[in-house]
Amino acid sequence: MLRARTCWRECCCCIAKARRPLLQHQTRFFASLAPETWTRPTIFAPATGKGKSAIAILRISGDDALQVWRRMTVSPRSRKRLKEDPPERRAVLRKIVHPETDEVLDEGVVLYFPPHSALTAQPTLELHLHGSSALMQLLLKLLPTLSPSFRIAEPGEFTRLAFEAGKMDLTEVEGIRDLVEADTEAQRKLAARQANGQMRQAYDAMRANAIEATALIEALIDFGEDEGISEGVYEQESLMKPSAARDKVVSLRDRIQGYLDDGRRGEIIRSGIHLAIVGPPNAGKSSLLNWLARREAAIVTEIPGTTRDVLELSLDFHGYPIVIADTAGLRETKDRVETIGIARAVERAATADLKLCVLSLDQLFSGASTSRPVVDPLTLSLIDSHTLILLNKTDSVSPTPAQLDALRSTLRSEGKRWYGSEAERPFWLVSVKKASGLQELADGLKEQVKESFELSDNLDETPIVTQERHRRHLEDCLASLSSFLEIPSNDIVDAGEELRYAIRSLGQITGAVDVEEVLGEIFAGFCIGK
Ligand SMILES: Nc1nc2c(ncn2[C@@H]2O[C@H](COP(=O)(O)OP(=O)(O)OP(=O)(O)O)[C@@H](O)[C@H]2O)c(=O)[nH]1
Ligand SMILES: [Mg+2]
Repeated sequence: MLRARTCWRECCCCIAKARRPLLQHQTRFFASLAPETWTRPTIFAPATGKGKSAIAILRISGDDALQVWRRMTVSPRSRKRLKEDPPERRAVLRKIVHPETDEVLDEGVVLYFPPHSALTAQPTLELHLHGSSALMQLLLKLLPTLSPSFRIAEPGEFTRLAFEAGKMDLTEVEGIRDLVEADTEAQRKLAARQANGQMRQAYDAMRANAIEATALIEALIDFGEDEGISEGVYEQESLMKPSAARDKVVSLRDRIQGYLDDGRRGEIIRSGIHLAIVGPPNAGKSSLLNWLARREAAIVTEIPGTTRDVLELSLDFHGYPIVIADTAGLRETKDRVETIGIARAVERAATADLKLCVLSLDQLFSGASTSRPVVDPLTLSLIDSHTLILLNKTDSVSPTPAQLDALRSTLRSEGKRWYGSEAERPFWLVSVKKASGLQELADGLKEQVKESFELSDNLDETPIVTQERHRRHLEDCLASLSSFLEIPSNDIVDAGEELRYAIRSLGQITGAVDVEEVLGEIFAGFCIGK
């Protein structure tokens, strides 16, 4: 790996630092509190959605948050403003008043979180009011009149403060964002585990392992020759006395490889299982999409080549997020538009997690020999072990067992990537028009999805790679560990350098090392008020 050399000394990260991976951010955060360098803003935003509702919450966080308590709330009975601070973390009923005119604007519950218990690590106030948009708009206008330090929060700014204060790491931040965005049960479950620190623990443990290996190497560099501790730390000496650092790195490498080889389950659950419906024209692909969507989403006609482009729909399929794509029928054509549509269909099939290949029985067995099925080469080339095969239009053609056997042998001999035996890989015999066999198909599909993507109750089996960002850093880490293992034992300084890169890659996932460039991207995905 060709990378700029950096100071070896800088990598003397101790194990204690690994256990407190947010140290850098905490240091920067507390340094920023110096009043002579920066006056912190007091940020505010509605924490609940727009529009009418029973209750709306306005969240205010910053050094001037208590100004709202002092100048805009009064006791409901005495109507007096109170000089003392609100009780900590206890709901208090107050009237909310205009700071200039004392007009009563609403009555609601006020909650106060002092810095040590607020997620933002700054004084935080929550006003739980009636869900009136006019009232919320008025309050949003009035707050900046209390002090110039008040300003509306940016998307994700409350959570960003929590991250900068070391109260959560980047994977937990992403988990909260995904929980808010979750549309299905599987997504909720995965996001909740991430938000609760499941992934943070796994990444921190790996980072601690890498740091332990680095500490051994560093000890060898510093004292090895003098103190006689070189034996067994780095070199692979014998089976009886394996190298301690090497062993740690090998087991870490294998662990990371295992996470990377998880079939992208975490990323797929998060972004949706991509399912492509493919097959020749007129087979009933769009009819199937409409049945799955329970509405006339796609145009269906008896004209072959009706669908020209990829039509995509998102469905909650038994708690799993599915992004289902209807595609153009596959065939040889001179039509320019259709050719583009077919290229898109092939592209979509290549990136799909699952494929439904729809074949029409009346087309399959319409050739000169009724026992030899006709399947076009393009369709054959797409059929693989992730493909369910639907034989449609059983209402007009009923295939004989001999015909099904002939189709199986065609798929085996010409399909190349069709591995199934009869028992493992059934054909789904359906009539989309008459809705027959479709429930069985849906059940089969559900089983297939569950088998591949169900989250086990064992939390340790939760996929920890849920974003492309995690995968990229883990791959970088793996490359550094592999380089470490390839370096000869007399080049120990270079080997230690590789370990340092590995530690840095792991730290970038949780935010333990500088990740300024990705923060904007991560927090921009939040709503205002979170
Ligand atoms: N008899 C019968 N006809 C069906 C069945 N399913 C679909 N059809 C008919 O087959 C024709 C083609 O259906 P589509 O769903 O448009 O087929 P497609 O595969 O999307 O076709 P392209 O968009 O051209 O690729 C329509 O006339 C449907 O009504 C079925 O189960 N039985
Ligand atoms: Mg179609």
